Amino acid sequence: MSAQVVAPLHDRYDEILTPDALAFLAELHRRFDPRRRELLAERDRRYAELAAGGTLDFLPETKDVREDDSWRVAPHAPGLVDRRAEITGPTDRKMTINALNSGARVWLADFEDANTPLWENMIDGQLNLRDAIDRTIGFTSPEGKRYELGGEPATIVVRPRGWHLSEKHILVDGERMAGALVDFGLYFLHCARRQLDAGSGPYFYLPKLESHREARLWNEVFVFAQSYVDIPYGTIRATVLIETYPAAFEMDEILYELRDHSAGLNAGRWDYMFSVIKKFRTRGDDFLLPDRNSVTMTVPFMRAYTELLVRTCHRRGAHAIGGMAAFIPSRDEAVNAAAFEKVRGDKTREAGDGFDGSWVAHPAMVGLCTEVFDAVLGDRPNQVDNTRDDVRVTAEQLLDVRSTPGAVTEAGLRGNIGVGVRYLESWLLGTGAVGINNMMEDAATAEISRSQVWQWLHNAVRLDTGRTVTQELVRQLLDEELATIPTEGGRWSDARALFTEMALADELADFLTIPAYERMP
Ligand SMILES: CC(=O)SCCNC(=O)CCNC(=O)[C@H](O)C(C)(C)COP(=O)(O)OP(=O)(O)OC[C@H]1O[C@@H](n2cnc3c(N)ncnc32)[C@H](O)[C@@H]1OP(=O)(O)O
Ligand SMILES: O=CC(=O)O
Ligand SMILES: [Mg+2]
Repeated sequence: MSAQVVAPLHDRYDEILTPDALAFLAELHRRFDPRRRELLAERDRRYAELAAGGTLDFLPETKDVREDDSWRVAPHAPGLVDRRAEITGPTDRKMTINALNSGARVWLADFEDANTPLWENMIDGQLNLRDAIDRTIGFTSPEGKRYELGGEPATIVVRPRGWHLSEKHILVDGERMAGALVDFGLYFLHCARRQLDAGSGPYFYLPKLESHREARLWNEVFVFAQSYVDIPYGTIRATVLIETYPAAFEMDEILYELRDHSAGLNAGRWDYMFSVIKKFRTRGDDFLLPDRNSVTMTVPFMRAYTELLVRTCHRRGAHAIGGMAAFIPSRDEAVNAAAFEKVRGDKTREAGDGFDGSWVAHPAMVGLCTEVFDAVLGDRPNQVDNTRDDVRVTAEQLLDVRSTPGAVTEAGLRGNIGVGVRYLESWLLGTGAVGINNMMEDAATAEISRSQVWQWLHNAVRLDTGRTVTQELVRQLLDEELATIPTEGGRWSDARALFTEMALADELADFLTIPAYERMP
């Protein structure tokens, strides 16, 4: 039996939800979903150990993999050799065209942090990707502006949902499919051959992995998928986001598991911060982060993480890709100039540290990122040959959250509450990336905001104003924040209820997107 669709079939959805595609999805589910569920249970077991006083460390059982100097990842694939500027963003039709025309070398087509997994977003996104590869994509805005694909589009790299999310509109044997397998499966089945024919390939970014075992599962999916459609072993390439605390201790092992399909690692800095908060949320001052804005990339534990990432990748011949600077352009000239300077500083540090390229969230930032990397790379397409033999990073350095400078302030608490509730409202309406206070906010940055509120509350933190974070204070600031926003219509009452539930609950929800998804059609 094929996968069953339990959702509206809008115009052209039959081109994506074909009998072949639904048969492939059913195969993926039956072969790989049991293991996915085991790995999710493994995450819970590991968290229970940390909550009971355990710690994270490099794994003794994989020491040989780390110490073996002989292995390397596969040679760089076509379209993924020079990655100096990568733009990320959702897959709606206009943004698809804008991202591909932006001048960036790579477009991360996002079904994850920048996206609400509304049924229409998922299937329209698949159609847009396929039309983009076929070069039949076009768009006319309500104002009559016409959008067409230009001459040198970016290489497409698709980011499917993480292992933890389900897709309630596609069932196999009565069970929800994993969002990850749906997003991967539909794109792969429709576009792998198209991409190969166009001289590129089926490329992926893999989010929120917590262990090399999870990378192994992706590798097994890739091996099966390639033989299913009869394309050569090793055609798929995947860049893994190192954006959970446990994964930072398994970078070598993750590259090793995926070595024939690996395109490197990325410093997913926002989810990484969220994961640091989440994994040690009950461990008091040792893991209590100050205001989100003061946790920059140069604080000791963040620096240790990026240094180790570059060193690990280049030792294995893999690309190291930098993270997102969340500043976005503004119409206010002074704000704009400050945003560009901050992004320039961030990208300059990354290029100097050895990264091969980095992410931007907005087309206006592509030129800047390219220019900064041009200055370091010169004629070279990347700097994978810069092996950073000087870097030695210990587990203690990765875990040194305590020496992060900065305070927990009332303004920081208010800011987190405001961002959390505004983002949730946008997400529930179907838009997963949004500009708030001149910053790009997406699922990862919003996770930091809401989990900081939880952590400060549950650790009864004293603010700079002398007040202690209590339920009453969180409710009061939430009321005050909402009073500053026109909250007629929309989904404000749902967003407020969900934010309150997640911030005040005894247990921290694993991901905001899980309860939020249950409030979606
Ligand atoms: C933590 C992480 O995972 S980071 C990666 C995930 N997050 C993201 O990818 C966020 C990507 N960025 C965005 O979604 C957007 O930039 C936002 C929502 C933050 C701001 O978007 P807007 O409010 O539309 O910004 P703005 O009005 O300045 O946009 C100007 C133009 O650039 C386009 N644009 C802006 N960002 C992007 C993007 N990332 N990709 C493609 N086009 C974009 C807009 O569509 C608009 O096009 P138009 O002039 O043809 O109408
Ligand atoms: O996905 C990227 C991140 O920073 O999170
Ligand atoms: Mg992320």
